[in-house]
Amino acid sequence: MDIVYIRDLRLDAVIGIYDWERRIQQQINVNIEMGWDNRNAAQSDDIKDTLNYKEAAKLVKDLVDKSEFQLVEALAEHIAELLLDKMNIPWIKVSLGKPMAVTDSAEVGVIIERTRTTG
Ligand SMILES: Nc1nc2c(c(=O)[nH]1)N=C([C@H](O)[C@@H](O)CO)CN2
Repeated sequence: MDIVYIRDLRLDAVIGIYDWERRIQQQINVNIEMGWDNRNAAQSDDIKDTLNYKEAAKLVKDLVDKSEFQLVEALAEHIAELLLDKMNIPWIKVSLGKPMAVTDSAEVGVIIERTRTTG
């Protein structure tokens, strides 16, 4: 299985468990790896055979813009579900980090891996 990836997608989101976090937007960093067979696209040199990372990034940004989850776990899960469904991919790894959340750390967050169960 090949991988199409999006690295360091920096977005602003309402996310967190504390009152002050509910009142602001804070930066999140999203990294995504998506399973795809790239051989057809390599052969045809045609965007229609790709897993289009620009489309995937737009889906993620639109979801994050509308979201107001408390936990990074919840947002990561929804990103994974959305892309598995809309991009017709068999496997995804989503890492979601909050760079401002814990003093003296570069970033905290979660990494999840999911596979499509239906279709
Ligand atoms: N496993 C998690 N731990 C924590 C989360 C989270 O979403 N998942 N969130 C917080 C707070 O919102 C924190 O980011 C604010 O500094 C704490 N722990």
